[in-house]
Amino acid sequence: MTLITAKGLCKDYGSTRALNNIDLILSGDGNIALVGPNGAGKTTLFSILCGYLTPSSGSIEILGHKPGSAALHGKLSALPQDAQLDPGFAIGTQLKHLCALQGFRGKAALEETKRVLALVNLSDSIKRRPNELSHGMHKRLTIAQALIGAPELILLDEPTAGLDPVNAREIRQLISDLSEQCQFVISSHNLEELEKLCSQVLYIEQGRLTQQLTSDDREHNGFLGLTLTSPLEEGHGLDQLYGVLGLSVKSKLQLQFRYDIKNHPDFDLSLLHALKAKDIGYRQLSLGRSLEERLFD
Ligand SMILES: Nc1ncnc2c1ncn2[C@@H]1O[C@H](COP(=O)(O)OP(=O)(O)OP(=O)(O)O)[C@@H](O)[C@H]1O
Repeated sequence: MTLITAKGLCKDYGSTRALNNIDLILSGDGNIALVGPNGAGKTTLFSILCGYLTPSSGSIEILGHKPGSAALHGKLSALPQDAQLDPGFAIGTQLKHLCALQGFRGKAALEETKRVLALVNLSDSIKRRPNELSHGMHKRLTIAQALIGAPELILLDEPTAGLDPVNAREIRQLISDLSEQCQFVISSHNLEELEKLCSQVLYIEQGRLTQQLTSDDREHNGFLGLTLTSPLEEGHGLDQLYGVLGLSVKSKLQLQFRYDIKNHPDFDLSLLHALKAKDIGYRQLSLGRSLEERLFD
């Protein structure tokens, strides 16, 4: 199924062109990452997908419908970066109200509230108020409201921004677990996070879609990273191994091989043999290039 299609999509704010002629066809399984520098146009695209903003020109469809159309009711939800619940009312009361807005009536609204709170591990907090929760718990709560009605696609803007490493990890795990039931579009500046959670990456720069990557090309692109335990000595000869097309020294302990994957698909094994024969210690061997390397090298 096609998730998102855009054709010649532009958005202007006065004389500022925030999105510039975006053509896009996104389909398939897996989460989608939206990445780009500050001011690139991510929030603008996100807001258009949610139906909060309309394009200046061009067209866009999500799940086969125009953003904001009634046909998307219950299929799509969004979590803006600074989403808040009212600090003064009990969590259960507010979620039940949001469930009612989605068409759940009476007991069904309570059941749905309990279901989404259980999904984010906040069942015990149903009677608490949002201002009694930690920052991390509050983020889980806002994700819970995005899960009401079990939408197919959930848009998350910076889901771990401002969280400490433990809470950020918890949110990532939650998104990863929930990914079995629905798909996410995640806007974030955290490339490692996106690499763990997403199988497709859209890179936006000055309003243009400049790169579209999939995880398929990650491991099978003829690159191999090697982390050593100590710096290489002169005359190591690793660049002379069969199949090596290039060897970049990223840092004293970090090497990257580019190799002929077609004729030497088992290059990783040859490298391991060579490391053993030459008594070179290593910490990690990783196939492919990281998202950061693929986007910026
Ligand atoms: N309401 C607005 N009025 C005028 N210009 C705006 C408005 N919103 C965004 N812009 C401009 O549009 C461009 C894209 O902004 P947008 O917020 O979409 O970028 P972003 O990629 O989300 O940035 P960040 O990563 O910093 O959140 C920027 O040049 C920004 O200044």
